[in-house]
Amino acid sequence: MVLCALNRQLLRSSSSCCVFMARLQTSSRRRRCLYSSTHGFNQEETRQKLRAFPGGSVDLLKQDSGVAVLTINNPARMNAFSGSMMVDLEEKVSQLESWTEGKGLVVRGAAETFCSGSDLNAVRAISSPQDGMKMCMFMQDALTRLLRLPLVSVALVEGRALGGGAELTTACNFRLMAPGSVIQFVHKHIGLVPGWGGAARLVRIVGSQNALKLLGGAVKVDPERGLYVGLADGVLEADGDAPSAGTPLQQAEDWLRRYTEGPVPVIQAVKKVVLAGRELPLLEALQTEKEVFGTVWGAPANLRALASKSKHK
Ligand SMILES: CCCC(=O)SCCNC(=O)CCNC(=O)[C@H](O)C(C)(C)COP(=O)(O)OP(=O)(O)OC[C@H]1O[C@@H](n2cnc3c(N)ncnc32)[C@H](O)[C@@H]1OP(=O)(O)O
Repeated sequence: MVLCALNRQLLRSSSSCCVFMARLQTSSRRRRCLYSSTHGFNQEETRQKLRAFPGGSVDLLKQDSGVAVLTINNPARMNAFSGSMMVDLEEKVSQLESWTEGKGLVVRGAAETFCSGSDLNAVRAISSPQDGMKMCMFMQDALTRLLRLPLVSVALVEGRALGGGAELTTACNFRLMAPGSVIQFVHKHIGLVPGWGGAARLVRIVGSQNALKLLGGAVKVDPERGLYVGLADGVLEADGDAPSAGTPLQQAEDWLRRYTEGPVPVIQAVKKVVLAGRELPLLEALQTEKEVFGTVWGAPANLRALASKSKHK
């Protein structure tokens, strides 16, 4: 009886593990959206609506190093997200999903500030609950897929990350804060809660006690507090303190290198097993780990390392 139940559980988890693996596979196909018509959502229709609020851009630079740089670019509005930038973001995430050579990603804002969230002009114009929900589903999908990319990602926070900008930082694996920078979930001050998945992710990053404090108090998180609560993973050198450290972007790329150094399939596999461990129940995570393990066991990087008899002193 117990064995039958276990078998059923294994079968169930094996099929959902296959689904998860399929989602993890990089391919040129457009990904299935988090939401569908059963949720009253039509991605193409929402895309058209969002395009009616133009301004700024989201720019992607894929580098030979395997590390890409995604720049939120709307400096006249402190890099607030216009509707067309939301569409841009989703398209750039699609491009990264099919980047087979990628290992890492830096997400940053133009002109030394991160992002001031949703463009308040667009927010005012689409203030009906139905349209707000559509925008919310669109951004949840884009940011969930950003976090699920098989790349190790870091948000480089200079200046301010406010509202949706703070939510965007949580869609990266790591956050690096420049001196003087602030991450603030200001939603409460404008009568909102996060809607781009930022609350769910924040709880997983800092725990529910800290998340409640940061959201409930709309707390300004500076680098010191960021390190203390576990929202920040590192603080950059101040300009001039260590000129050899380079620009904030160079510092972020240097910081990321320890996690992106190595063969592409191995780095992507690391990200996949950690993601499975984070998102799936234990049995399914173990199944996924087995599948991913099968892709690196006996593969060229593994054989090369075995042949070189490397020691780990
Ligand atoms: C689910 C998503 C929820 C959300 O993201 S809602 C949006 C949350 N964000 C906010 O409320 C940010 C509001 N803005 C601010 O607090 C301040 O502008 C900010 C970012 C601290 C910068 O302050 P200052 O350095 O004094 O600069 P400033 O206020 O003069 O801003 C420069 C120009 O940028 C504009 N701006 C900044 N944030 C914006 C936004 N989110 N949407 C639309 N426009 C925005 C601001 O209006 C100003 O434009 P202008 O020069 O007056 O034409």
